[in-house]
Amino acid sequence: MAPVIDASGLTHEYPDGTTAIRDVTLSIGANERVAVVGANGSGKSTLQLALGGLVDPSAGTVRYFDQTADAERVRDRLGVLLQDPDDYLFNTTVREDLEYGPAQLGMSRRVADERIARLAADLGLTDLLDRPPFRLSGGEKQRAAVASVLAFDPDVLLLDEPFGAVDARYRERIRKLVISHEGTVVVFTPSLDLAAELAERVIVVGQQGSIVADALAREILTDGELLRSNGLRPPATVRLFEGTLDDEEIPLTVAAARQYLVDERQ
Ligand SMILES: Nc1ncnc2c1ncn2[C@@H]1O[C@H](COP(=O)(O)OP(=O)(O)OP(=O)(O)O)[C@@H](O)[C@H]1O
Repeated sequence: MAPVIDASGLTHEYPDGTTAIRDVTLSIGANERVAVVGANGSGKSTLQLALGGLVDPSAGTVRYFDQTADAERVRDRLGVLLQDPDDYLFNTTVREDLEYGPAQLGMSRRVADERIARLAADLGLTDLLDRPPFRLSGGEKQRAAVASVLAFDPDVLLLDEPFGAVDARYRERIRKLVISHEGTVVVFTPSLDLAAELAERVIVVGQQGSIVADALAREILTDGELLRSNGLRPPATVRLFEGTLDDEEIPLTVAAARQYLVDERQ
């Protein structure tokens, strides 16, 4: 089966001469859940823009689905959530922002209305739908931006920092929506805790913008040396248990750690 995203030799240099990503080659299969992790400034957002077809890389190619290299042709199948929620919210009301993607896609009004009502309820936006987006708090804006990307049910989600300023309750809601998304998910984040929650495969971008590791989540998340040498910190549970448990046994999330402790006490 063709990969949903197939990038080869991607390099991107900004006009001021900064090389943000270097010779990145990666392939993402249908329904994979992947985290791209890296320190601040390592090039994650630039890689997201290049994979999402929103910047034209200085070198290399990205191919999608049926091997087209034309991101515009697959635009309505890619849900790209940029780091800044203000980039999505440009209509007069939150409702219009949420309706925009489904309308572009030609989704029936009934299906779109149902999806939007469900997402709004899940993300605590129901009472905010008639507000202008600029009158929302930071966390509310982030929730609205996530809802606007999920509203049109894209085949591939490319999510830069999906939790942003979101509080614990809505993090959990977003986590559930992302995990249950039927399709491919790629999350770009410096947080290995988030990677542990969401991904089965982790790609590490080094501080020079090239890929330094790409493997199953457990292998990367328990490799403290690899992570620390790339300006990253292992998930909290790994920091807690490393040195006391074997790598294969270390719980990667708080939920898994709690279960481990319960099992231990029995
Ligand atoms: N528009 C731009 N012009 C010039 N340099 C840029 C531009 N945007 C980003 N950069 C530089 O490119 C490099 C990669 O930036 P990028 O935003 O892709 O990193 P990141 O991994 O997403 O960082 P963060 O975790 O801080 O969001 C950095 O050195 C950054 O300063």
